[in-house]
Formats: sequence, structure tokens, C-alpha cells
Amino acid sequence: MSETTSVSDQPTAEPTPESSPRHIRIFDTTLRDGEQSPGASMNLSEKLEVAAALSDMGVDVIEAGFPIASPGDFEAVRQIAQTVRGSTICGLARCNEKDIDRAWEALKVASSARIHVFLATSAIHRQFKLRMTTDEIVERAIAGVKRAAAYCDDVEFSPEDACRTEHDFLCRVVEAAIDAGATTINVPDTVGYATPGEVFDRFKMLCDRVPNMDKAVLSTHCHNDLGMAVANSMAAVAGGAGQIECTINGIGERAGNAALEEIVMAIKTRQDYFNLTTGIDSKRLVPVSRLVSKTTGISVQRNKAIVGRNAFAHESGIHQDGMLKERSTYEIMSPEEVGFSKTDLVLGKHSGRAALADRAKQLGFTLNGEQLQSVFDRFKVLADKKKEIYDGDIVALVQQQISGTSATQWTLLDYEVTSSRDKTPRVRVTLGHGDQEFTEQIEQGDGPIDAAFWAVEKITGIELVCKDFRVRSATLGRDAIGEVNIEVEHKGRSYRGVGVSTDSVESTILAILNAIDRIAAGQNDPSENELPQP
Ligand SMILES: CC(=O)SCCNC(=O)CCNC(=O)[C@H](O)C(C)(C)COP(=O)(O)OP(=O)(O)OC[C@H]1O[C@@H](n2cnc3c(N)ncnc32)[C@H](O)[C@@H]1OP(=O)(O)O
Ligand SMILES: CC(C)C(=O)C(=O)O
Repeated sequence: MSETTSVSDQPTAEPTPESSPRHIRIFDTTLRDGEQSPGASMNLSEKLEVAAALSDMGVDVIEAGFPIASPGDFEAVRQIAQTVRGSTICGLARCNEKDIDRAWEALKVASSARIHVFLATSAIHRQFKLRMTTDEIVERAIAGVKRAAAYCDDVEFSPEDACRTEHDFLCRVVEAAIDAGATTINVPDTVGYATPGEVFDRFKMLCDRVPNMDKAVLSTHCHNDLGMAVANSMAAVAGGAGQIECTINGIGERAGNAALEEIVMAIKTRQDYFNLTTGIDSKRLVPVSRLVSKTTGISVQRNKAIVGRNAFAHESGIHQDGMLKERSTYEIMSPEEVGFSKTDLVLGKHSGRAALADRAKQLGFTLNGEQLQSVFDRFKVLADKKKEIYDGDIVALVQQQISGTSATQWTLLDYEVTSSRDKTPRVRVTLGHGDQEFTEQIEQGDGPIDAAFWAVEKITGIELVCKDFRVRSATLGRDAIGEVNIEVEHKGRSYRGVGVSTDSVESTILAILNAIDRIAAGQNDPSENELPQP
């Protein structure tokens, strides 16, 4: 498809841009092809739960399994057929009597059932796998479709590996299958080999050349081996397909299938371009994605379109600033539309002042320009050390700012600590005071914290008696900020100090410097002998 070609420009697609959108059937095969992902097997109750969720979301057809595959698959298809209403329930069968009979046995209790019969048609599959001639394939396809049609009037036929099948032969098989009673013709790209242009051409070719094509719905079933499954599915629709087969989270054999959530949101978001609709309630996409991920044990990659954790997360300052001014600058869909609760402006090393001020405000702190700059400077230093900055980190930084904890006289420039079980700790601390730098290296003390005290005392010349020392995690995670609160005595008076860092030695040094600043400023705490409870 060219950039400027819209569905409505295609000879096979009926709607004009002004006409009402064409409805596309969503055929979900999470429980069949999706379950073919190695390690994705689901048990009966899990399958029932997923099927109910798919139906609630508005899926037109649920391929519930391959009944001949195992007694468990049979039972799952049977119980889904028995309990799920609102969607057509489909079962897969090879093109032989026992598969088709078994499929019907499971499906017959459904209020709306479909038998899906498949037989490979490409030269590679004919020669090496099935070892059948073209005539035998056509005969077998006709017999299979007829047997299925004797059971039920909704029969889908798939010429497996259709996208690598010779055009003439594909047309011949498709025409024969429709004559035999197939109501849906699915044209799978079984090995994910086709490109969007080729898929479009193939579907258009079938619409143009198969004389009875109007008697069946064309369907697409694309695999993602080259990462083109969704693009190929959309190209198939432009070429005349009325049904898309897909799976939640794109799971499926090998690299998986076209992802349902991507298809649905492409259709919804680019309605101006495609002029299509589906019956899917898009707000269910994230919950159903999570259900399938939990059930199969296959996690969703963070950057997965639509349902990935980062799909609506913005980290860089320029984007966050744009988002705060007008969300359409960087969002083509709203997170709420797909079932996320909100956009996530993730604070990290690429964030700017606008996002930081916004988050601080949400957390209840309104910072003036000077405060914001100071918090921002320390935020950037912290962000260089931590992958993600949590709300608790921001609270800690802002509180540090508000309580005047930032060292105004003595600043910590560098430190290094070596400690081991049986040896005296070694610490090197470099402090700044005005334009000057002072370094002290000592091997002294009972552990690195004690050694840090000694080093700072030596540099500043201020003797301290530590009366209380508390460390607590101010935030969550292994890389959480540790907040150190100390109470020290100097010349008979008590002073407090607070320091925060992801490194507890650094928090300690910052807390000591904070106390020393208070000593210099005469800010003792005469009335309080106890540190506040965290
Ligand atoms: C493209 C797809 O995703 S197709 C669906 C793939 N899914 C699965 O295969 C999952 C479920 N499969 C199974 O549990 C098993 O493969 C079963 C139960 C279906 C069959 O098991 P077995 O009888 O042991 O056969 P096996 O799997 O080893 O080989 C497949 C046989 O089916 C034949 N076959 C393959 N496709 C078809 C078809 N569409 N119609 C008829 N026969 C077919 C093969 O030629 C082979 O026959 P052969 O043994 O005479 O050579
Ligand atoms: C059974 C068919 C539709 C299939 O799964 C495929 O070709 O990938």
C-alpha cells in the first residue's frame, strides 16, 4: 500500500471515505494458536476464564482449541462451547474425518459454532509434509469441508501456507472449498514470510479471480516471523479481508501471531485512514492482556504497543513538557481508551523541570523557582545513579530542600569506603568549603559509618558525640533512598542532621554535614532529645 492509498481507494473495498465504516470480524485464536507458544499451555479453568474475558470484550469468534489434540483440549472446547455466549466458538480440525467429527462432538453444544478445517496448499507442504498431489489436495479439501458443513453451517477453510502457494492453485482450492460449503476462507501467512504489498496483492487477486468469492468472508491469519504480522493483516483487509485472526499479546507459534490489541487500536485510532470498525471494547485490552500474561506465564515486554508498561509512559523532559501543555503532542491514543488508568510521566535522568514541578505539586509541594532549581539539581544527580525515580524519592528530595538540609557550608565532593569483615575500615572523604577542597583518608573506626564520622570530624575540626543514629528506607525498591537521621552533641548541645542518598554511607556523611551546618548556624535543638519517629 502506498502512503496515500486508503482502504476506500481499493477496488475491493466498498466504503468511500464518506460511507459508514466497514465492520471487521475479530477472530481470536489465543486459546489455539496462542497456546502453541512454547510453555503457554493453559488448563481447563484458565481457558474458561480467558474465553469469558474474550467474549466480554466483544470478540466475534473464539477459536477455543484443537479438539483432537488431547482430551484436555477437547474438554476445554466443549465447556467453552457450553458456557460462553455472545461469541461464535470455533474448533480446529485437520482435513480428515476423525478430526472433524471430534471437533463437532466438542462444539455441538454451542449456541453459535464454527468448524475450522485446514489443509496445506503450498508446494513445499504438498511435497514434503503431506506428500500429496494438487488433485489429491483439492479432493481432500472438498471432502473435509463437506463433512464439516454436514454438521454445521459455519465452516472455515484454511489453505495452510497460502501465502507461499501458487496463485492459480490457490484460486482453484479456494473456489472448490467455497463450492463445498466453506463460509469463511482464511488465507494464512503460516510462516510469516509475506510483506504487506504481497499480502494486499494476494487478497485482491483472490477477490478478482475466484468467481464465487462473494459467497464467503475472506480472512487473514498472519504470523510475526519478520515482525510484519499486524501490517500484513491491515494490508489483507485493504485487499478485501473481512476477518482478522489474531491473539492477545501477539502470542502464538514461534514469533507469534498478529496482536489483537494492535489491530483493534490501529483500526480505532486510524479510522480516518482505514474507515473500519470492530466490536471490541478497547477498554478491556489491558485487563485481558494481563489475564493472558498471568495465565500463560508469558510476560509482556515493556515497550509492547498498546499494552506494554511503557506504551503510555514518557520519560524525556521535552516530551513531558509537551504532554503537560497538550497531551496530543506525544499521545495518539489515550491510556484510558485501552484500559490503563493514566499516562505515566516517569521521572528519570531525561526529565526536565516541568515534569518535576508537576510531580512535586501532585505530591502536595508547590516549589518556588529557587526551590525547584535546587531540587532539580539534586534530582539530576540522583537520576544518574538510579534507573527510576519513585514518588518517595521526590518527597525525600523536597523535604530535604524544605528542611534546609542541603549543605550550605560544607559540601560532600567525593568519598570512598573499603570495609570487610575482619579489617579496620578505610575511608577517604573529600569536602568542599567555599573554594577550597579538603581530603582526609583514615583507617579507623568500627565499620564504615563510624569511619565516616571520624573523617568528617578530622576535616571540619568539629568534634561530635553521636547520641542517636537512625536509617530508614524513604522509598521502595532495592535502589531505594536511605534516609539517615542523626542527633549529635557538640559542646553540650544537641543538633540534628538529615541526609538522603541511595548509599547509606553517603546519607550518613550528608547527615553529619547537615548537623555541622546547624552547629555553625547555632541551630541547636535544646528541647528535643529524641528524634521523630519515621
Ligand atoms: C499451522 C498450524 O498451526 S496447524 C495446527 C498445529 N497445531 C498442532 O499441531 C497442535 C496439536 N497437534 C497434535 O496434538 C498432534 O499433532 C495431533 C494429535 C493433531 C496429531 O498427532 P499425530 O497423529 O501423532 O501426528 P503428527 O503430529 O506426528 O503428524 C501430523 C500428521 O498429520 C498430517 N497432517 C498435517 N496437516 C494435516 C491436515 N491439515 N489434514 C490432514 N492431515 C494433516 C501430517 O501429514 C502427519 O501425517 P502422517 O503421520 O501421516 O505423516
Ligand atoms: C491453521 C492455520 C490457520 C494456521 O494456524 C496457520 O496457517 O498458521
